[in-house]
Amino acid sequence: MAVRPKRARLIYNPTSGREEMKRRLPEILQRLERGGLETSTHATIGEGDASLAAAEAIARGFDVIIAAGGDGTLYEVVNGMAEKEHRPPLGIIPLGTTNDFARALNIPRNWEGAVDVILKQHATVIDVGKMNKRYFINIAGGGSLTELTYEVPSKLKTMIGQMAYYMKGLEKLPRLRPIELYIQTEEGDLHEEVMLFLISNSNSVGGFERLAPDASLSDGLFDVLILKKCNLAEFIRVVSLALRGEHLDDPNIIYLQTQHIQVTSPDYVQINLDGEFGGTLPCLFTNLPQHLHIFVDETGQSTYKNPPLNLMKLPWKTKTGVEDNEQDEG
Ligand SMILES: Nc1ncnc2c1ncn2[C@@H]1O[C@H](COP(=O)(O)OP(=O)(O)OP(=O)(O)O)[C@@H](O)[C@H]1O
Repeated sequence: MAVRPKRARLIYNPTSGREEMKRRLPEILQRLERGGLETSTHATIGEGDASLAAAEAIARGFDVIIAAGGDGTLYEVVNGMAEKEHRPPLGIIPLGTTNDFARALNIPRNWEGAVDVILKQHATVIDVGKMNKRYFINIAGGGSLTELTYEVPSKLKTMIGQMAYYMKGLEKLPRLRPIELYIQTEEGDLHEEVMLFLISNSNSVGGFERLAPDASLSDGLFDVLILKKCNLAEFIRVVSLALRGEHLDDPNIIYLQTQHIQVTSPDYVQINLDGEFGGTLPCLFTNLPQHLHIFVDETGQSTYKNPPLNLMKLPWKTKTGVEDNEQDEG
């Protein structure tokens, strides 16, 4: 029986993080290889390509998949993996603008630290959200301001980073309109005019670190946050409370936990999934418990005082009769 190193497929967006990924690629590969991971790469060429690359990596039997880039790349990789029966553990090298999900999991936002997290082989298993036929790991939402993450031009993001999101938010603020929602959950039904609704698996979104303070990535439940119809002054007041995590007792807020939630509306409502356009209502959201293994910091501490993550060790070396030294690019 030969002992072979684990084979990793690094799926990276060469344009993310002001092209830092492209510049750092040789060093990243060297560090992964030194750490015992035989690594081949796929550079994405545009929207949707990371999903196809992740599905292909699974079909080809890679032991580890690494998503390197921003939240958009991570979202696409998760969508390529979530439907498959066998899902290898996922490593994250966050090199995007906001890196919301890496923040939630306390994954270092520098490439050396992120690579070392993967090499230490500690993983946690997280719930995955399903919306109709799409998947998300962080947060889904609709209504006021939720569409701004995919409306911000990527050129502006490259130039001024996260500030681009705040500028877009200010531009949209005077034009906010409520939407009429019909919501069905195990907890009961609701018919309400709302400003926005958020369905959280994790709790980190665009600097709002305490939006869903009780959200756990491994409890099999979504934390649902609804902001009822209100005027602009009220909206700004509640948003500023949310920045401090002090919004849950506000009378404008409805907060509940559920595994399934059906949302319909007579209005045209776009859905934001992990920062990307995910479709429009009506939608059925389902939490798929413990669906994906992700490499995390060995302390198991998630960010923002969330419950500690459950950890397991995933060893690199496996005993196998097959020698496999395949390397390729593209
Ligand atoms: N070669 C490419 N050229 C242009 N766009 C690409 C390419 N490869 C992937 N993309 C698209 O770029 C989008 C944004 O990428 P990504 O999220 O990785 O980086 P970012 O925008 O810098 O970070 P963030 O999402 O955190 O703001 C992805 O949704 C993806 O569809």
